[in-house]
Amino acid sequence: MVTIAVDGPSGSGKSSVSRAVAARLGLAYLDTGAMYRAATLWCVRTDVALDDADAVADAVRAMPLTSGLDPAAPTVSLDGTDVAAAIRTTEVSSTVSKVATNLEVRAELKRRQRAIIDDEATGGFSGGRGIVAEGRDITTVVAPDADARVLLTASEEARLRRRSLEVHGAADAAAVAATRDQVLRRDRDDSTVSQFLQASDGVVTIDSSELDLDQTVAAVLAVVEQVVPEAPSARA
Ligand SMILES: Nc1ncnc2c1ncn2[C@@H]1O[C@H](COP(=O)(O)OP(=O)(O)O)[C@@H](O)[C@H]1O
Ligand SMILES: Nc1ccn([C@H]2C[C@H](O)[C@@H](COP(=O)(O)OP(=O)(O)O)O2)c(=O)n1
Repeated sequence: MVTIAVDGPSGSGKSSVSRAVAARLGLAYLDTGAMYRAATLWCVRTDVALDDADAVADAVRAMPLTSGLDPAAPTVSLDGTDVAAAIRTTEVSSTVSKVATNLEVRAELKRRQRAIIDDEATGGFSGGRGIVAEGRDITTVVAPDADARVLLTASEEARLRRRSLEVHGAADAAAVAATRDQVLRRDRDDSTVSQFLQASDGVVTIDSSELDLDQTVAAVLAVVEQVVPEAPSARA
């Protein structure tokens, strides 16, 4: 069983890089950000006001969430209904920090994330091989005991350009400006409850500003090979 933890700010490449690393090593893949997004959508759909902290926490504890861990096709569903697209809307992106800064919500999702990670040690999707989990507090709070811990960073400019291309299909000044709130303001709010802007002790920082996706994946695989030589080797 190998556990790989990846944290980083918005647009640093956590999701794409972690998925690729999990696929290459035959591991499960857990997108914890998708769980916070699903929690936000669940509150909206059940008419819970996001400013009512106690009601939000109660709703999240009762949330019927399922996370599919196949890196080739990760899924997220609420009450059996696929919500992969619904959790990526601008409405969710711009309000998710309200839910993610609720400490009772964080405790509940940490408990669920820990259970998923532990399940992969004995079976689960990977059949006991292990998991790549990514988010904001995986290296520090959810899996500080992970075999490999990586903080993926990138310059503000690179992160804005990537998110702008992804969401608006362009990275001109107007498109980048429209992305600023979703990236910079959200990171500022999220960083009040998690430490993902600087690496904690024992966490390896990879700056992807000047790397493309394949190069970033290779850099993470190199860290894994170095710190966990017994990890499953990368598939060609
Ligand atoms: N190293 C990279 N170079 C270029 N583009 C990248 C790189 N890493 C990620 N991307 C692209 O940037 C966008 C955001 O990446 P994503 O993995 O969603 O970041 P995060 O999960 O950290 O928010 C995606 O469209 C992805 O393909
Ligand atoms: N472990 C985590 C993962 C995500 N979050 C919060 C912070 C983010 O604003 C939201 C959504 O995370 P997500 O990884 O989807 O965000 P990106 O748009 O990929 O940057 O959830 C968190 O607080 N802790």
